Amino acid sequence: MEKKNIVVIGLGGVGGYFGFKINQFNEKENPFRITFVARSKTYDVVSENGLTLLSPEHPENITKPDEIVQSISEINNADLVLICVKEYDLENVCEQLKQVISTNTILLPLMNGVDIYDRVKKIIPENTILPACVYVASHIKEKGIVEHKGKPGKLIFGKDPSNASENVEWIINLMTDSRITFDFKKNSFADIWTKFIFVASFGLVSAKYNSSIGTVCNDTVQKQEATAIMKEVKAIADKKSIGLPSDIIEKSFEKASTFPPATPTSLQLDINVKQQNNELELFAGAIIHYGKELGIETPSTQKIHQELTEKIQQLSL
Ligand SMILES: NC(=O)C1=CN([C@@H]2O[C@H](COP(=O)(O)OP(=O)(O)OC[C@H]3O[C@@H](n4cnc5c(N)ncnc54)[C@H](OP(=O)(O)O)[C@@H]3O)[C@@H](O)[C@H]2O)C=CC1
Ligand SMILES: CC(C)(CO)C(=O)C(=O)O
Repeated sequence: MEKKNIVVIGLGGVGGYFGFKINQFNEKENPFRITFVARSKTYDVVSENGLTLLSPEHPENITKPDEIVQSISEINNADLVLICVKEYDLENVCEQLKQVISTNTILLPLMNGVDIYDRVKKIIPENTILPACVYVASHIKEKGIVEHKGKPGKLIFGKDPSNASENVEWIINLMTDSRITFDFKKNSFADIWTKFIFVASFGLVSAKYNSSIGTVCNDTVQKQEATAIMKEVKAIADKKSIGLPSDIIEKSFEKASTFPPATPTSLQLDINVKQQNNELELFAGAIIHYGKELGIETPSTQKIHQELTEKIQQLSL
């Protein structure tokens, strides 16, 4: 029987961490064919040296896939595609993907945001898409070199509500064999919103002050601002009957305190350090949009959206 082909698109913080784990398992046992998709400098570095993950979990820190390609158009016979890109690349990736996959290809987007499943489904409606979220503090150190700090990353994924009968047992086994910490849920949307309430509030506030997860927890003003954003997200989630627990705000601060205090958020790094494209719209934009749609006031999110838009403009001068 032909080996299943697992494709990882994007070797940044998330793809570099989870893709590394899957590939390192496969290098030893070889039950699958693994293809990495990386562009420009990342492609050059990983083709030449392999993918490096600097992490306390992995003393052997280099892994080489069966195949690395520069373009999604070169993907062949994919059984599972991990989409590990920033939200501003998502539609572009999906448009290219739909040209090269069959309806049997399963898609697993490992991204932040509560609308990712819908956005992928809109472009690729026939395929199984497993709604997911991840907790990990990992970032590109240099192209082809990803640095992970703190606790092992965690993946939560679930059944596709529009294709719940799809057999995903082999994917669950893959995650277990790759020693990925994960939960598999019948319905993962409450987990995705739980992640969102945390990452949207901490991401926006840490980006505004260029602070860190620990500072947002401990500084009175930053904590208040994060709490106000969380309340707006909670009101939206309640109106959408997502089923978030009533103590979700306390739980989110507890979750935050499990990260090393100096941990940055990806939004903070993108705005303040890399000064590149960023996911402001995935977080603040989405909250404002849902608020308007559902008749929920979102003044705190609107204020920080405005402040960050101005900050981005100033930094780019
Ligand atoms: N980093 C973190 O700690 C966490 C991030 N997340 C979320 O996960 C998602 C991914 O984030 P993250 O991994 O940090 O992002 P990164 O920017 O670190 O990595 C994304 C990678 O995707 C690559 N890419 C984009 N389009 C393509 C393409 N068409 N072909 C090949 N490669 C492509 C980029 O290439 P290039 O380098 O050339 O631009 C980049 O290397 C985001 O939604 C983020 O919010 C969630 C939890 C934690
Ligand atoms: C807060 C963190 C690091 C948690 O996974 C994250 O998701 C992000 O910064 O995008």
